[in-house]
Amino acid sequence: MRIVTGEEMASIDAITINKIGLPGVVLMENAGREIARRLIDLYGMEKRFLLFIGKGNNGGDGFAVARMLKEQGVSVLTCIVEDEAIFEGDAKLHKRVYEQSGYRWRYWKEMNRTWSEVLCEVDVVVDAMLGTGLRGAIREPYTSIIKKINLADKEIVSIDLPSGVPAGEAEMEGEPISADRTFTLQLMKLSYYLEATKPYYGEVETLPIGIPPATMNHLEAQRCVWGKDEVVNSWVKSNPFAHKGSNGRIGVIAGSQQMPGAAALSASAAIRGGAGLTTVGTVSTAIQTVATHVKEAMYTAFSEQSGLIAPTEEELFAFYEGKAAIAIGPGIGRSTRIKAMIAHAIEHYTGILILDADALVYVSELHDEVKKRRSPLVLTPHIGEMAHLANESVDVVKQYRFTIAETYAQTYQAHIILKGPHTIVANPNGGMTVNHSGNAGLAKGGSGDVLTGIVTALVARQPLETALSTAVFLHGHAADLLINQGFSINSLTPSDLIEGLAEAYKLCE
Ligand SMILES: NC(=O)C1=CN([C@@H]2O[C@H](COP(=O)(O)OP(=O)(O)OC[C@H]3O[C@@H](n4cnc5c(N)ncnc54)[C@H](O)[C@@H]3O)[C@@H](O)[C@H]2O)[C@@H](O)CC1
Ligand SMILES: [K+]
Repeated sequence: MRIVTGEEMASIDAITINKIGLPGVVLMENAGREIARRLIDLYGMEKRFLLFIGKGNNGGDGFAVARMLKEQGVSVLTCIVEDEAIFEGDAKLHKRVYEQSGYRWRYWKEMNRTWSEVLCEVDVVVDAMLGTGLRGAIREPYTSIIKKINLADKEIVSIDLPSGVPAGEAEMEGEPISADRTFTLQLMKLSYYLEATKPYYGEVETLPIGIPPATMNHLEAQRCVWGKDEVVNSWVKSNPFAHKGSNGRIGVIAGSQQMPGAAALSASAAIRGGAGLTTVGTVSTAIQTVATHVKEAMYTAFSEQSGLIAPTEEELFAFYEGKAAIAIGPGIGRSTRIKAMIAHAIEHYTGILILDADALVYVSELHDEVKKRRSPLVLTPHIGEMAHLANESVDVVKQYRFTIAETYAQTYQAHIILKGPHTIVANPNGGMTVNHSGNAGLAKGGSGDVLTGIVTALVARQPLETALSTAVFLHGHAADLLINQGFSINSLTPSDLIEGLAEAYKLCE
Protein backbone atom coordinates (compact mmCIF):
# COMPACT_ATOMS: atom_id res chain seq x y z
CA MET A 1 0.00 0.00 0.00
CA ARG A 2 1.20 3.50 -0.87
CA ILE A 3 2.02 6.23 1.65
CA VAL A 4 1.21 9.76 0.52
CA THR A 5 1.38 13.42 1.47
CA GLY A 6 -1.69 15.69 1.25
CA GLU A 7 -0.55 17.12 -2.08
CA GLU A 8 -0.02 13.65 -3.52
CA MET A 9 -3.46 12.52 -2.31
CA ALA A 10 -5.05 15.59 -3.91
CA SER A 11 -3.35 14.77 -7.22
CA ILE A 12 -4.58 11.16 -7.02
CA ASP A 13 -8.14 12.38 -6.29
CA ALA A 14 -7.90 14.80 -9.22
CA ILE A 15 -6.76 12.08 -11.66
CA THR A 16 -9.55 9.77 -10.46
CA ILE A 17 -12.13 12.50 -10.98
CA ASN A 18 -10.84 14.23 -14.15
CA LYS A 19 -9.04 11.50 -16.10
CA ILE A 20 -10.65 8.25 -14.99
CA GLY A 21 -14.03 9.97 -14.76
CA LEU A 22 -15.14 8.70 -11.35
CA PRO A 23 -16.83 11.74 -9.76
CA GLY A 24 -15.63 13.04 -6.38
CA VAL A 25 -19.15 12.72 -4.96
CA VAL A 26 -18.99 8.97 -5.63
CA LEU A 27 -15.70 8.70 -3.74
CA MET A 28 -17.33 10.62 -0.89
CA GLU A 29 -20.35 8.30 -0.98
CA ASN A 30 -17.98 5.31 -0.83
CA ALA A 31 -16.07 6.86 2.07
CA GLY A 32 -19.35 7.53 3.91
CA ARG A 33 -20.60 3.98 3.44
CA GLU A 34 -17.33 2.34 4.55
CA ILE A 35 -16.97 4.56 7.61
CA ALA A 36 -20.60 4.16 8.71
CA ARG A 37 -20.29 0.38 8.35
CA ARG A 38 -17.11 0.30 10.48
CA LEU A 39 -18.61 2.63 13.11
CA ILE A 40 -21.59 0.30 13.53
CA ASP A 41 -19.30 -2.78 13.58
CA LEU A 42 -17.17 -1.25 16.29
CA TYR A 43 -19.67 0.61 18.46
CA GLY A 44 -23.02 -1.06 17.71
CA MET A 45 -26.39 0.55 16.92
CA GLU A 46 -27.02 1.88 20.42
CA LYS A 47 -24.20 4.38 20.73
CA ARG A 48 -24.99 8.06 20.11
CA PHE A 49 -22.71 9.92 17.69
CA LEU A 50 -21.82 13.60 17.47
CA LEU A 51 -20.40 14.55 14.08
CA PHE A 52 -18.33 17.69 13.56
CA ILE A 53 -18.33 18.89 9.97
CA GLY A 54 -15.77 21.29 8.48
CA LYS A 55 -16.31 23.32 5.33
CA GLY A 56 -14.08 21.29 2.95
CA ASN A 57 -14.38 17.81 1.46
CA ASN A 58 -13.49 16.18 4.78
CA GLY A 59 -16.78 17.72 5.95
CA GLY A 60 -18.43 16.29 2.81
CA ASP A 61 -17.38 12.80 3.97
CA GLY A 62 -18.93 13.69 7.32
CA PHE A 63 -22.34 14.46 5.75
CA ALA A 64 -22.28 11.11 3.92
CA VAL A 65 -21.41 9.28 7.18
CA ALA A 66 -24.14 11.11 9.12
CA ARG A 67 -26.77 10.29 6.48
CA MET A 68 -25.85 6.61 6.34
CA LEU A 69 -25.86 6.24 10.11
CA LYS A 70 -29.25 7.94 10.32
CA GLU A 71 -30.63 5.74 7.50
CA GLN A 72 -29.87 2.74 9.70
CA GLY A 73 -31.56 4.26 12.72
CA VAL A 74 -28.45 5.24 14.64
CA SER A 75 -28.65 8.37 16.81
CA VAL A 76 -26.55 11.18 15.29
CA LEU A 77 -26.17 14.85 16.18
CA THR A 78 -24.65 16.74 13.26
CA CYS A 79 -22.81 19.97 13.88
CA ILE A 80 -21.41 22.28 11.23
CA VAL A 81 -18.49 24.35 12.25
CA GLU A 82 -18.61 27.32 9.86
CA ASP A 83 -21.28 29.26 8.00
CA GLU A 84 -23.35 27.00 5.74
CA ALA A 85 -23.07 29.47 2.86
CA ILE A 86 -19.41 28.69 2.31
CA PHE A 87 -19.85 25.00 1.43
CA GLU A 88 -19.01 24.34 -2.20
CA GLY A 89 -18.44 21.54 -4.74
CA ASP A 90 -18.79 17.91 -3.65
CA ALA A 91 -19.22 18.82 0.02
CA LYS A 92 -22.10 21.16 -0.86
CA LEU A 93 -23.77 18.39 -2.87
CA HIS A 94 -23.52 15.91 0.02
CA LYS A 95 -24.84 18.55 2.39
CA ARG A 96 -27.86 18.98 0.11
CA VAL A 97 -28.43 15.20 -0.19
CA TYR A 98 -28.35 15.00 3.60
CA GLU A 99 -30.88 17.82 3.93
CA GLN A 100 -33.14 16.47 1.16
CA SER A 101 -33.17 13.12 2.95
CA GLY A 102 -34.95 14.94 5.76
CA TYR A 103 -32.07 15.26 8.21
CA ARG A 104 -31.15 18.30 10.27
CA TRP A 105 -27.89 19.83 11.44
CA ARG A 106 -27.00 22.45 14.00
CA TYR A 107 -24.46 25.25 14.09
CA TRP A 108 -21.48 25.03 16.44
CA LYS A 109 -22.27 28.58 17.62
CA GLU A 110 -25.58 27.33 19.07
CA MET A 111 -24.30 24.00 20.31
CA ASN A 112 -21.41 25.67 22.09
CA ARG A 113 -23.85 27.38 24.48
CA THR A 114 -25.21 24.06 25.74
CA TRP A 115 -21.98 22.08 25.34
CA SER A 116 -22.09 20.30 28.71
CA GLU A 117 -25.67 19.11 28.05
CA VAL A 118 -24.75 17.99 24.54
CA LEU A 119 -21.92 15.94 25.97
CA CYS A 120 -24.34 14.06 28.22
CA GLU A 121 -26.27 12.97 25.12
CA VAL A 122 -23.40 11.48 23.11
CA ASP A 123 -20.94 8.59 23.33
CA VAL A 124 -18.69 8.96 20.30
CA VAL A 125 -17.41 12.12 18.61
CA VAL A 126 -16.70 11.80 14.87
CA ASP A 127 -14.25 14.38 13.55
CA ALA A 128 -14.87 15.37 9.92
CA MET A 129 -13.46 18.89 10.16
CA LEU A 130 -10.04 19.03 8.48
CA GLY A 131 -8.34 16.42 6.31
CA THR A 132 -5.60 16.53 3.72
CA GLY A 133 -6.49 20.14 2.82
CA LEU A 134 -5.04 21.57 6.05
CA ARG A 135 -2.56 24.39 5.39
CA GLY A 136 -0.55 26.30 8.01
CA ALA A 137 -1.51 26.93 11.62
CA ILE A 138 -4.96 25.75 12.75
CA ARG A 139 -7.35 28.73 12.72
CA GLU A 140 -10.56 29.61 14.54
CA PRO A 141 -13.16 28.32 15.02
CA TYR A 142 -11.31 24.98 14.70
CA THR A 143 -8.77 25.85 17.42
CA SER A 144 -11.38 26.24 20.19
CA ILE A 145 -13.57 23.37 19.00
CA ILE A 146 -10.61 20.97 18.95
CA LYS A 147 -9.65 22.01 22.47
CA LYS A 148 -13.21 21.35 23.71
CA ILE A 149 -13.46 17.97 21.98
CA ASN A 150 -10.11 16.83 23.38
CA LEU A 151 -11.18 17.82 26.89
CA ALA A 152 -14.58 16.10 26.61
CA ASP A 153 -13.31 12.65 27.57
CA LYS A 154 -15.31 10.91 24.84
CA GLU A 155 -14.23 8.31 22.30
CA ILE A 156 -12.98 10.27 19.26
CA VAL A 157 -12.95 8.89 15.72
CA SER A 158 -11.31 10.94 12.97
CA ILE A 159 -12.04 10.72 9.28
CA ASP A 160 -8.90 10.50 7.10
CA LEU A 161 -6.70 12.43 9.56
CA PRO A 162 -7.09 13.80 13.07
CA SER A 163 -8.10 17.41 12.31
CA GLY A 164 -5.08 19.71 12.54
CA VAL A 165 -2.51 16.98 11.82
CA PRO A 166 -0.75 17.70 8.49
CA ALA A 167 -0.75 14.71 6.11
CA GLY A 168 2.93 15.13 5.18
CA GLU A 169 6.11 16.29 6.89
CA ALA A 170 4.92 19.90 7.47
CA GLU A 171 5.32 21.06 11.05
CA MET A 172 2.20 20.84 13.19
CA GLU A 173 1.03 24.28 14.27
CA GLY A 174 -1.50 24.25 17.09
CA GLU A 175 -3.25 21.51 19.05
CA PRO A 176 -4.86 18.89 16.78
CA ILE A 177 -7.60 16.38 17.55
CA SER A 178 -6.25 13.57 19.68
CA ALA A 179 -8.13 10.63 18.18
CA ASP A 180 -8.68 7.17 19.61
CA ARG A 181 -9.15 5.87 16.10
CA THR A 182 -8.62 7.16 12.58
CA PHE A 183 -10.19 5.79 9.43
CA THR A 184 -7.73 6.91 6.81
CA LEU A 185 -9.08 6.89 3.26
CA GLN A 186 -7.60 4.58 0.62
CA LEU A 187 -3.89 5.22 1.37
CA MET A 188 -1.74 5.70 4.46
CA LYS A 189 -0.73 9.29 5.13
CA LEU A 190 2.94 10.01 5.71
CA SER A 191 2.55 11.80 9.05
CA TYR A 192 1.44 8.51 10.62
CA TYR A 193 5.12 7.52 10.47
CA LEU A 194 6.51 10.61 12.21
CA GLU A 195 7.24 10.75 15.92
CA ALA A 196 5.54 14.13 16.45
CA THR A 197 2.24 13.30 14.74
CA LYS A 198 1.72 9.55 15.09
CA PRO A 199 0.32 9.69 18.65
CA TYR A 200 -2.67 11.78 17.50
CA TYR A 201 -3.94 9.05 15.14
CA GLY A 202 -4.80 6.38 17.72
CA GLU A 203 -5.60 3.04 16.04
CA VAL A 204 -5.46 3.37 12.28
CA GLU A 205 -7.50 1.53 9.70
CA THR A 206 -7.34 2.19 5.98
CA LEU A 207 -10.69 2.05 4.19
CA PRO A 208 -11.00 1.71 0.40
CA ILE A 209 -13.03 4.39 -1.39
CA GLY A 210 -12.70 3.12 -4.96
CA ILE A 211 -9.61 4.94 -6.25
CA PRO A 212 -8.04 2.88 -9.09
CA PRO A 213 -4.33 1.96 -8.58
CA ALA A 214 -3.43 3.40 -12.01
CA THR A 215 -3.92 6.90 -10.61
CA MET A 216 -0.74 6.52 -8.53
CA ASN A 217 1.75 5.79 -11.30
CA HIS A 218 2.62 9.44 -11.84
CA LEU A 219 3.85 9.98 -8.28
CA GLU A 220 7.51 10.91 -8.09
CA ALA A 221 8.00 9.48 -4.61
CA GLN A 222 7.16 5.77 -4.51
CA ARG A 223 6.70 5.06 -0.80
CA CYS A 224 5.10 1.77 0.21
CA VAL A 225 4.19 -0.03 3.39
CA TRP A 226 6.31 -3.18 3.91
CA GLY A 227 4.35 -5.75 5.90
CA LYS A 228 3.66 -9.49 5.90
CA ASP A 229 2.02 -9.55 2.46
CA GLU A 230 4.90 -7.70 0.82
CA VAL A 231 7.45 -10.03 2.45
CA VAL A 232 5.63 -13.15 1.33
CA ASN A 233 4.88 -11.91 -2.19
CA SER A 234 8.42 -10.75 -2.92
CA TRP A 235 10.26 -13.74 -1.43
CA VAL A 236 12.26 -15.71 -4.01
CA LYS A 237 12.15 -19.38 -3.08
CA SER A 238 15.57 -20.96 -2.72
CA ASN A 239 16.71 -23.42 -5.31
CA PRO A 240 16.28 -27.01 -3.98
CA PHE A 241 19.76 -27.76 -5.35
CA ALA A 242 21.31 -24.88 -3.40
CA HIS A 243 24.68 -25.51 -1.76
CA LYS A 244 26.50 -23.40 0.84
CA GLY A 245 28.19 -21.32 -1.87
CA SER A 246 24.99 -20.48 -3.73
CA ASN A 247 23.29 -19.50 -0.46
CA GLY A 248 25.80 -16.70 -0.25
CA ARG A 249 29.31 -16.43 1.03
CA ILE A 250 29.41 -13.38 3.21
CA GLY A 251 31.80 -11.56 5.49
CA VAL A 252 31.31 -9.67 8.73
CA ILE A 253 34.07 -7.31 9.86
CA ALA A 254 33.16 -6.59 13.46
CA GLY A 255 34.29 -6.57 17.07
CA SER A 256 37.39 -5.43 18.92
CA GLN A 257 39.18 -6.42 22.08
CA GLN A 258 36.70 -4.35 24.12
CA MET A 259 33.62 -5.33 22.11
CA PRO A 260 33.74 -8.91 20.92
CA GLY A 261 29.99 -9.32 21.56
CA ALA A 262 29.01 -7.14 18.60
CA ALA A 263 30.82 -9.54 16.27
CA ALA A 264 29.11 -12.53 17.87
CA LEU A 265 25.66 -10.97 17.51
CA SER A 266 26.00 -9.95 13.88
CA ALA A 267 27.68 -13.19 12.83
CA SER A 268 25.14 -15.46 14.52
CA ALA A 269 22.28 -13.35 13.13
CA ALA A 270 23.77 -13.78 9.65
CA ILE A 271 23.98 -17.54 10.14
CA ARG A 272 20.41 -17.75 11.51
CA GLY A 273 19.45 -15.43 8.68
CA GLY A 274 20.41 -18.15 6.21
CA ALA A 275 23.91 -17.21 5.06
CA GLY A 276 25.64 -20.18 3.42
CA LEU A 277 29.18 -19.43 4.59
CA THR A 278 30.02 -16.67 7.05
CA THR A 279 33.54 -15.44 7.71
CA VAL A 280 34.18 -13.10 10.61
CA GLY A 281 37.10 -10.71 10.34
CA THR A 282 38.19 -9.40 13.74
CA VAL A 283 41.05 -9.15 16.27
CA SER A 284 42.60 -12.41 17.47
CA THR A 285 41.50 -11.94 21.10
CA ALA A 286 37.88 -11.53 20.01
CA ILE A 287 38.03 -14.73 17.94
CA GLN A 288 38.52 -16.81 21.08
CA THR A 289 35.35 -15.38 22.65
CA VAL A 290 33.22 -15.25 19.52
CA ALA A 291 34.09 -18.74 18.30
CA THR A 292 32.70 -20.35 21.44
CA HIS A 293 29.33 -18.71 20.69
CA VAL A 294 29.31 -18.91 16.91
CA LYS A 295 30.47 -22.35 15.92
CA GLU A 296 29.33 -22.25 12.30
CA ALA A 297 31.47 -19.29 11.22
CA MET A 298 35.02 -19.16 9.84
CA TYR A 299 37.48 -16.62 11.20
CA THR A 300 40.11 -14.25 9.88
CA ALA A 301 42.42 -12.60 12.40
CA PHE A 302 43.35 -9.13 11.10
CA SER A 303 46.42 -7.17 12.11
CA GLU A 304 45.59 -4.97 15.04
CA GLN A 305 46.56 -1.79 16.83
CA SER A 306 45.59 -0.99 20.46
CA GLY A 307 42.88 -3.65 20.54
CA LEU A 308 41.24 -2.50 17.27
CA ILE A 309 41.54 -4.14 13.89
CA ALA A 310 44.04 -2.49 11.55
CA PRO A 311 43.99 -4.72 8.47
CA THR A 312 46.66 -4.38 5.80
CA GLU A 313 45.68 -3.95 2.17
CA GLU A 314 46.63 -7.59 1.44
CA GLU A 315 44.44 -8.80 4.31
CA LEU A 316 41.52 -6.78 3.00
CA PHE A 317 41.84 -7.97 -0.61
CA ALA A 318 42.04 -11.56 0.63
CA PHE A 319 38.91 -11.04 2.74
CA TYR A 320 36.93 -9.56 -0.19
CA GLU A 321 37.68 -12.59 -2.38
CA GLY A 322 34.57 -14.59 -3.38
CA LYS A 323 32.15 -12.84 -0.99
CA ALA A 324 28.76 -11.68 -2.25
CA ALA A 325 28.31 -9.24 0.64
CA ILE A 326 30.39 -7.83 3.46
CA ALA A 327 29.19 -5.91 6.51
CA ILE A 328 31.60 -3.66 8.37
CA GLY A 329 30.99 -1.85 11.62
CA PRO A 330 29.52 -3.47 14.76
CA GLY A 331 31.93 -2.98 17.67
CA ILE A 332 34.98 -2.09 15.52
CA GLY A 333 35.73 1.18 17.36
CA ARG A 334 37.28 4.28 15.82
CA SER A 335 40.82 5.04 14.61
CA THR A 336 42.60 6.40 11.55
CA ARG A 337 43.32 2.81 10.49
CA ILE A 338 39.59 2.01 10.72
CA LYS A 339 38.84 5.02 8.54
CA ALA A 340 41.42 3.84 6.01
CA MET A 341 39.76 0.40 5.97
CA ILE A 342 36.32 1.92 5.28
CA ALA A 343 37.77 4.01 2.46
CA HIS A 344 39.45 0.93 1.01
CA ALA A 345 36.26 -1.14 1.07
CA ILE A 346 34.25 1.65 -0.55
CA GLU A 347 36.85 1.95 -3.30
CA HIS A 348 37.85 -1.67 -3.91
CA TYR A 349 35.22 -4.13 -2.70
CA THR A 350 32.92 -4.94 -5.62
CA GLY A 351 30.24 -6.97 -3.83
CA ILE A 352 27.41 -5.51 -1.71
CA LEU A 353 28.99 -3.42 1.05
CA ILE A 354 27.00 -2.79 4.24
CA LEU A 355 28.28 -0.13 6.62
CA ASP A 356 26.92 0.07 10.14
CA ALA A 357 27.68 1.58 13.56
CA ASP A 358 31.30 2.83 13.89
CA ALA A 359 31.83 2.43 10.14
CA LEU A 360 29.19 5.13 9.53
CA VAL A 361 31.16 7.72 11.48
CA TYR A 362 33.62 8.10 8.59
CA VAL A 363 31.21 8.01 5.68
CA SER A 364 30.51 11.75 5.70
CA GLU A 365 34.27 12.36 5.34
CA LEU A 366 34.34 9.91 2.44
CA HIS A 367 31.45 11.29 0.39
CA ASP A 368 33.64 11.75 -2.71
CA GLU A 369 34.68 8.09 -2.59
CA VAL A 370 31.04 7.08 -2.02
CA LYS A 371 29.97 9.00 -5.13
CA LYS A 372 32.60 7.22 -7.22
CA ARG A 373 31.60 3.73 -6.03
CA ARG A 374 29.83 1.64 -8.69
CA SER A 375 28.80 -1.43 -6.62
CA PRO A 376 25.92 -1.43 -4.13
CA LEU A 377 26.42 0.38 -0.83
CA VAL A 378 24.02 -0.07 2.08
CA LEU A 379 24.12 2.27 5.10
CA THR A 380 22.16 1.44 8.26
CA PRO A 381 22.03 4.63 10.38
CA HIS A 382 19.80 5.33 13.35
CA ILE A 383 18.45 8.89 13.63
CA GLY A 384 21.62 10.30 15.23
CA GLU A 385 23.89 8.68 12.64
CA MET A 386 21.62 9.92 9.83
CA ALA A 387 21.89 13.45 11.25
CA HIS A 388 25.68 13.14 11.09
CA LEU A 389 25.61 11.74 7.53
CA ALA A 390 23.26 14.42 6.25
CA ASN A 391 24.81 17.21 8.33
CA GLU A 392 21.46 18.06 9.93
CA SER A 393 20.23 18.21 13.51
CA VAL A 394 18.51 15.22 15.08
CA ASP A 395 15.26 17.22 15.32
CA VAL A 396 15.31 18.01 11.62
CA VAL A 397 15.89 14.33 10.77
CA LYS A 398 12.96 13.33 12.98
CA GLN A 399 10.62 15.80 11.29
CA TYR A 400 11.79 15.21 7.70
CA ARG A 401 12.97 11.60 7.87
CA PHE A 402 11.40 10.67 4.54
CA THR A 403 12.84 13.61 2.62
CA ILE A 404 16.27 13.27 4.20
CA ALA A 405 16.59 9.52 3.61
CA GLU A 406 15.28 9.87 0.05
CA THR A 407 17.55 12.80 -0.82
CA TYR A 408 20.62 11.13 0.66
CA ALA A 409 19.93 7.84 -1.13
CA GLN A 410 19.61 9.63 -4.46
CA THR A 411 22.53 12.02 -3.99
CA TYR A 412 25.01 9.33 -2.97
CA GLN A 413 23.38 6.41 -4.81
CA ALA A 414 23.30 4.43 -1.57
CA HIS A 415 20.62 2.26 0.00
CA ILE A 416 19.63 3.74 3.35
CA ILE A 417 18.08 1.80 6.20
CA LEU A 418 17.02 4.61 8.54
CA LYS A 419 16.32 2.76 11.79
CA GLY A 420 13.72 3.60 14.41
CA PRO A 421 10.03 2.88 14.92
CA HIS A 422 8.79 2.28 11.34
CA THR A 423 12.27 1.93 9.84
CA ILE A 424 12.54 3.43 6.35
CA VAL A 425 14.42 1.79 3.49
CA ALA A 426 15.31 4.36 0.81
CA ASN A 427 16.79 3.18 -2.46
CA PRO A 428 18.84 5.19 -4.97
CA ASN A 429 16.08 4.90 -7.61
CA GLY A 430 13.64 6.83 -5.39
CA GLY A 431 11.72 3.78 -4.08
CA MET A 432 11.06 3.73 -0.34
CA THR A 433 9.45 1.24 2.02
CA VAL A 434 8.25 1.71 5.57
CA ASN A 435 8.39 -1.20 7.96
CA HIS A 436 5.28 -2.47 9.75
CA SER A 437 6.76 -4.81 12.34
CA GLY A 438 8.65 -4.46 15.60
CA ASN A 439 8.15 -3.11 19.08
CA ALA A 440 9.92 -1.12 21.79
CA GLY A 441 11.85 -4.25 22.83
CA LEU A 442 14.13 -3.55 19.86
CA ALA A 443 15.37 -0.26 21.30
CA LYS A 444 18.46 -1.81 22.89
CA GLY A 445 22.19 -1.95 22.27
CA GLY A 446 22.97 -4.95 20.08
CA SER A 447 19.68 -4.97 18.24
CA GLY A 448 21.28 -3.08 15.33
CA ASP A 449 24.12 -5.63 15.18
CA VAL A 450 21.51 -8.35 14.74
CA LEU A 451 19.83 -6.40 11.95
CA THR A 452 23.16 -5.99 10.16
CA GLY A 453 23.67 -9.75 10.26
CA ILE A 454 20.22 -10.45 8.80
CA VAL A 455 20.68 -7.80 6.10
CA THR A 456 24.04 -9.27 5.07
CA ALA A 457 22.64 -12.80 4.86
CA LEU A 458 19.59 -11.76 2.85
CA VAL A 459 21.24 -9.48 0.29
CA ALA A 460 23.47 -12.42 -0.68
CA ARG A 461 20.48 -14.56 -1.71
CA GLN A 462 17.48 -12.31 -2.49
CA PRO A 463 17.10 -9.33 -4.87
CA LEU A 464 18.81 -6.39 -3.14
CA GLU A 465 15.96 -3.94 -2.57
CA THR A 466 13.39 -6.45 -1.34
CA ALA A 467 16.11 -8.14 0.74
CA LEU A 468 16.68 -4.91 2.67
CA SER A 469 13.00 -4.30 3.40
CA THR A 470 12.39 -7.94 4.25
CA ALA A 471 15.43 -8.12 6.57
CA VAL A 472 14.05 -5.14 8.49
CA PHE A 473 10.62 -6.75 8.63
CA LEU A 474 11.89 -10.13 9.85
CA HIS A 475 13.99 -8.45 12.56
CA GLY A 476 10.88 -6.71 13.90
CA HIS A 477 8.67 -9.73 13.29
CA ALA A 478 10.97 -11.92 15.41
CA ALA A 479 10.57 -9.39 18.23
CA ASP A 480 6.77 -9.34 17.80
CA LEU A 481 6.55 -13.14 17.89
CA LEU A 482 8.62 -13.26 21.09
CA ILE A 483 6.35 -10.71 22.78
CA ASN A 484 3.33 -12.79 21.71
CA GLN A 485 5.01 -15.82 23.25
CA GLY A 486 5.20 -14.03 26.60
CA PHE A 487 8.58 -12.27 26.55
CA SER A 488 8.49 -8.83 28.14
CA ILE A 489 9.47 -5.70 26.20
CA ASN A 490 11.94 -4.82 28.94
CA SER A 491 13.76 -8.11 29.09
CA LEU A 492 13.89 -8.96 25.37
CA THR A 493 17.57 -9.24 24.36
CA PRO A 494 19.30 -9.22 20.96
CA SER A 495 20.27 -12.86 21.60
CA ASP A 496 16.58 -13.72 22.06
CA LEU A 497 15.94 -12.03 18.73
CA ILE A 498 18.42 -14.31 16.99
CA GLU A 499 16.67 -17.35 18.47
CA GLY A 500 13.32 -15.86 17.41
CA LEU A 501 14.47 -15.61 13.80
CA ALA A 502 13.87 -19.34 13.31
CA GLU A 503 10.14 -18.75 13.90
CA ALA A 504 10.07 -15.46 11.98
CA TYR A 505 11.55 -17.06 8.84
CA LYS A 506 8.61 -19.49 8.66
CA LEU A 507 6.68 -16.60 7.15
CA CYS A 508 8.82 -16.89 4.02
CA GLU A 509 8.72 -20.65 3.79
N1 LIG B 1 -13.70 14.81 -3.88
C1 LIG B 1 -12.56 14.76 -3.23
O1 LIG B 1 -11.61 15.52 -3.50
C2 LIG B 1 -12.47 13.83 -2.10
C3 LIG B 1 -12.01 14.26 -0.88
N2 LIG B 1 -12.02 13.48 0.21
C4 LIG B 1 -11.92 14.08 1.55
O2 LIG B 1 -11.57 15.42 1.44
C5 LIG B 1 -10.45 15.76 2.23
C6 LIG B 1 -9.68 16.83 1.54
O3 LIG B 1 -10.59 17.84 1.23
P1 LIG B 1 -10.20 19.35 1.02
O4 LIG B 1 -9.07 19.43 0.11
O5 LIG B 1 -11.44 20.05 0.66
O6 LIG B 1 -9.68 19.84 2.40
P2 LIG B 1 -10.20 19.58 3.90
O7 LIG B 1 -11.61 19.20 3.93
O8 LIG B 1 -9.19 18.73 4.52
O9 LIG B 1 -10.08 21.01 4.58
C7 LIG B 1 -9.84 22.10 3.87
C8 LIG B 1 -10.71 23.23 4.36
O10 LIG B 1 -10.23 23.69 5.58
C9 LIG B 1 -9.73 25.01 5.45
N3 LIG B 1 -8.42 25.05 6.09
C10 LIG B 1 -7.23 24.71 5.56
N4 LIG B 1 -6.25 24.89 6.44
C11 LIG B 1 -6.84 25.36 7.57
C12 LIG B 1 -6.34 25.73 8.83
N5 LIG B 1 -5.02 25.68 9.10
N6 LIG B 1 -7.21 26.15 9.78
C13 LIG B 1 -8.51 26.21 9.51
N7 LIG B 1 -9.05 25.87 8.32
C14 LIG B 1 -8.22 25.45 7.36
C15 LIG B 1 -9.63 25.30 3.98
O11 LIG B 1 -10.00 26.62 3.76
C16 LIG B 1 -10.60 24.32 3.36
O12 LIG B 1 -11.85 24.87 3.19
C17 LIG B 1 -9.75 14.46 2.46
O13 LIG B 1 -9.03 14.47 3.67
C18 LIG B 1 -10.88 13.46 2.45
O14 LIG B 1 -11.44 13.37 3.75
C19 LIG B 1 -12.56 12.13 0.09
O15 LIG B 1 -13.91 12.19 0.31
C20 LIG B 1 -12.35 11.56 -1.27
C21 LIG B 1 -12.89 12.45 -2.32
K1 LIG C 1 -10.64 14.84 10.17
